[in-house]
Amino acid sequence: MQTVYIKGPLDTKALTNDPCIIALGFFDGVHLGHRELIETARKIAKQKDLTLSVMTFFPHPSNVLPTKRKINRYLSPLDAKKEMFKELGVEKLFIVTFSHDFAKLAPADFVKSYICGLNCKHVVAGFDFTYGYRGQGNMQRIEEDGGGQFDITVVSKKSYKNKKISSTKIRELLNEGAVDDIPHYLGNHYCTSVEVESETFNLKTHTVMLTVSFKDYLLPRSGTYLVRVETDQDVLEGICTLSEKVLGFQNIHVLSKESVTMKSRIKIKWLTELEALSISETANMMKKAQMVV
Ligand SMILES: Cc1cc2nc3c(=O)[nH]c(=O)nc-3n(C[C@H](O)[C@H](O)[C@H](O)COP(=O)(O)O)c2cc1C
Ligand SMILES: Nc1ncnc2c1ncn2[C@@H]1O[C@H](COP(=O)(O)OP(=O)(O)O)[C@@H](O)[C@H]1O
Repeated sequence: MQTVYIKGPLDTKALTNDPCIIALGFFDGVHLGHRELIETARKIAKQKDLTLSVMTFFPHPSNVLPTKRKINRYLSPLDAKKEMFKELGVEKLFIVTFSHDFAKLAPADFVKSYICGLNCKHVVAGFDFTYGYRGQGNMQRIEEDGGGQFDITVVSKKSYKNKKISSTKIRELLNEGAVDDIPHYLGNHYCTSVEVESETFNLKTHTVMLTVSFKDYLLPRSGTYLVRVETDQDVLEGICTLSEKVLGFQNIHVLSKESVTMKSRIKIKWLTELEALSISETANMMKKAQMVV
């Protein structure tokens, strides 16, 4: 997958881009609604022989727009998003810097420069996608603004329990500690990908304590969670207690008979919230339950 960063106004005359289909949106979390949208785009790209592209924005528009509550912790920070798009077969990813000037673009100017200018022949977005100054553009408008240069496909609402699957809902579930509900929206457990800063093996409890930093990830509310730790070689069960200071380093206790080297990146999947436990209680509980989740 090729990643193209667009940091300022596009010089469309200087651009040559293969004919493409563009899926539009912020896509935080790449949840089941987003996946259906990208799958729709993938099928059309195949039929029409177009490059499957996604256009996303960074940072979140709320950081630039005055009235919105700022979102600067993500369900999927850029690197995680890139990995997921790649897995979904996306061939080209446009990451547009969401600046003050960009936010002021009239809907028609956005379409002219960023859609037509990129040689886009087909746009796919959800029923509620908005764009351009004050979010004045919508899917009907994008078709009019395109003046027949590209086709559009509007993806209808994907719901769970009669409610739209959305990144906002997943954020709410994290805030409530309801991580076990998240697979209904994400299609998988909430997953954070982190570097291990240090690790200590405890012979008595047969646990390895990993110290990690979650950086740009939004985390569940403070509490103790059963997690699954995935390394290149192993899948291990563990416990993570998140304290108030979620911005710093966090410790994860992983059940293991021997010391494990986890120097590379690991994935931490959030399974369920537990009652607060001491380390030895935790180890005992994990042994008793044999970590069957
Ligand atoms: C060119 C452009 C300008 C935008 N300007 C504004 C704006 O002035 N006010 C606003 O609330 N949102 C603005 N947005 C944000 C969109 O309405 C929308 O929230 C964003 O594109 C993410 O879409 P999604 O949440 O449907 O994925 C703009 C988006 C684009 C692409
Ligand atoms: N549940 C859904 N069903 C269909 N399309 C969706 C759904 N959620 C988001 N989309 C579409 O996916 C793209 C990215 O949406 P975005 O606003 O980033 O997601 P969210 O609404 O979850 O914050 C947009 O084109 C949007 O309309």
